[in-house]
Amino acid sequence: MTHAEARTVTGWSAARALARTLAEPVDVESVPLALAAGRVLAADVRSRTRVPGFDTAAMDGYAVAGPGPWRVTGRVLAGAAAPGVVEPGTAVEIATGAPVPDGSDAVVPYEDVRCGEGLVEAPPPRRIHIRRAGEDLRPGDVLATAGRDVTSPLVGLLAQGGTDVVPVRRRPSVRLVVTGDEVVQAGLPGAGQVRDALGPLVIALAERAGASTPELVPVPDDRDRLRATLIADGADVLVVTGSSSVGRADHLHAVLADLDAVRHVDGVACRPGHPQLLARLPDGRWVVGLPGNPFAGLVGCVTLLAPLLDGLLGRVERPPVRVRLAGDAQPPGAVTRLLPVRVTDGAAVPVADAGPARLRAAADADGVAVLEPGWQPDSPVEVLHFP
Ligand SMILES: Nc1nc2c(c(=O)[nH]1)N[C@H]1C(S)=C(S)[C@@H](COP(=O)(O)OP(=O)(O)OC[C@H]3O[C@@H](n4cnc5c(N)ncnc54)[C@H](O)[C@@H]3O)O[C@H]1N2
Ligand code: MOO
Repeated sequence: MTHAEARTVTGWSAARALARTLAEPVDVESVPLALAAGRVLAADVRSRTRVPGFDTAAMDGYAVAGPGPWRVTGRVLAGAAAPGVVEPGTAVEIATGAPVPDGSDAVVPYEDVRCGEGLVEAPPPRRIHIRRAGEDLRPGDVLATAGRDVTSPLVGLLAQGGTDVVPVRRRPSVRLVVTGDEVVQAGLPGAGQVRDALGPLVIALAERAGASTPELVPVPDDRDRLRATLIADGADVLVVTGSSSVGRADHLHAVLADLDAVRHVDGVACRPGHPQLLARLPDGRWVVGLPGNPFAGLVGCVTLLAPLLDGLLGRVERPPVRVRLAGDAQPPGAVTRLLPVRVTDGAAVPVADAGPARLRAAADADGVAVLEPGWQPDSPVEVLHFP
């Protein structure tokens, strides 16, 4: 008798790519602009207006026409609707942001003018200090394309373009099933117990990657309880921590078989974190199995969970970040190695002492460097930043 059925291990980069490409984007919803940061655009957004909307003074000073000196005939402040006209030889005192009167050749900053007896004088202006209508944006200009993350500057740009409501992907829902008789959710663990470290880690990571706040369901090492928990509906993605290996209390494989799940990834050729899993239940819900050792579970998050969420969100793939690896890391051998690193001055510096059950190195790192099989010490490494 064998304890575990044979599984076909998937290469690390193939597993990651599968998680992203198998997922179809979730539905679209509209959110007010003020709530759009952190979401993923579901459609291109175009400008509804021109920016600036009118010829605008870029400095506080005088809008002048023709050669100086100029007779000052009035004043325009920001918000004025009808700034009037300046005739050659005259000037209008003007505020930054105010509409420039017709006929103006330039705005001369206060600092450059000499004033006296209703006249202002200045050397011939070298810059016009007028922002022309539509020089930044025109109606119909694409402000951002589908699949982009809405960042804080993008929210500002969308506002400039007259956006009030933004089409985004709804946040995928995640139910987090934390298995293990020994795992406790709060306080100090008793004899034989361990504090749940992976649960809080996955919740934070999934939220930052764009999911709605995961619901955490602790489940003891019991096949029927795990089965009942996976059957209960209500989430796009079920993340199961622990129970992924071949021990007597590791029931995930048996339960997935009971439920006729399709296993797309069952074991990944990486270290740590090889017992990770991606499966789909017949009703379409995804199951991500993460190894219980916390750093190994984190590796499962960056390998399968984050790319799956990217796919569900329709997020465009960013070009990989590759940098030099400082220090003297050994080549990884036959399987991909994930190494916690800090990125400083364009180099990835390994953070010492990463073991599968230890989180200290990862907690002090910016992300993990990916040492693919065949990697040689002088070649660059891809760095995956933690979401
Ligand atoms: N005979 C074999 N044994 C193991 C193998 C193997 O290939 N053959 N793989 C090892 C590797 S690698 C890992 S990783 C673990 C994965 O085990 P499971 O996913 O089944 O997880 P557990 O056995 O439940 O727990 C492993 C370890 O992690 C602790 N743990 C579990 N959940 C949490 C949590 N939420 N927060 C903090 N710590 C947790 C648990 O107490 C164990 O110490 O299997 C190896 N064995
Ligand atoms: O997933 Mo395990 O970490 O390789 O110990």
